[in-house]
Amino acid sequence: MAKMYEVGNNNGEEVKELLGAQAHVWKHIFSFINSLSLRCAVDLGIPDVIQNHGKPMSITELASAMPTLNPSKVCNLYRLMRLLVHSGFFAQQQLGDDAEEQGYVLTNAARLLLKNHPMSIAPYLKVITNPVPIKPWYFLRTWFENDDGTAFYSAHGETFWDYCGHEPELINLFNESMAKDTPLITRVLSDKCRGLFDEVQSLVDVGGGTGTLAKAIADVFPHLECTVFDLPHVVAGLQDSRNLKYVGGNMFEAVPAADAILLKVNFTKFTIHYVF
Ligand SMILES: C[S@@+](CC[C@H](N)C(=O)[O-])C[C@H]1O[C@@H](n2cnc3c(N)ncnc32)[C@H](O)[C@@H]1O
Repeated sequence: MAKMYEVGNNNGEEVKELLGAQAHVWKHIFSFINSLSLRCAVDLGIPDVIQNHGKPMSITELASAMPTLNPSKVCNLYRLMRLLVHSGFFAQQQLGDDAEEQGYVLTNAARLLLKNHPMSIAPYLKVITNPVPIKPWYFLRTWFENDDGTAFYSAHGETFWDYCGHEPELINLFNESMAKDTPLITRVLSDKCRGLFDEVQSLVDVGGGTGTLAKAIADVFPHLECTVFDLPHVVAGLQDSRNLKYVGGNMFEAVPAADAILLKVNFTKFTIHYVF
């Protein structure tokens, strides 16, 4: 019979260390629950429901303001909210005079997940937690052992961009998520980099998506001739305007000539390598 693993007894220190190590491993095993619970809350529209309520919202009020919620799941809704309070997306405040009763309010992080927030990160959350970009993480080991360019290719047999070519919903969500930081970037560019743009006559945004950033730059700097360069299926049908035009092509072959090239990507380096 196998001997049971014996935990030492040196003043309880070894036990304490083992418990800490076990908790650390568990934390990482279950960490996917944080992002997928957050996605569930956004899919259920919870941040918007609480925002529209305009004051701290009890769990009963929340449940009854969610018409699609099955009544048998109210206690599970409470568990979901408890987890998201713990991870800092909702907070609890006293409801009325009753010190016992607590209502949910949004934290600043949850405000960034509201549908109509100009910098909403909700589309980004939906792209990153979409099963299609998640699948390659299961192929990471395969990718380390083969010579595929990306784990996305190992998982789906084509590149992310080719895949998007026949999945308009995914590419639309992706483009929407990429464009959401445009107001902030434009503000930084016009406040802090104005001199840089004043000196050039033309600019090409390589991999510029549907041109949200280039459009904003073209408006702030009307003397600039701006070109949005992206894959043909991304720019197909997009309308040129006064100082902005769209060109389709492959940046690994050639990019349109311009005084300046803009290349903006908002992903971690590792995500770029594994997906793109
Ligand atoms: C991570 S996104 C960045 C989008 C945009 N620059 C932004 O930050 O909002 C990368 C972009 O590169 C484009 N792209 C990918 N491969 C390309 C290629 N070979 N030639 C041109 N564009 C490409 C994609 O269609 C996508 O719009």
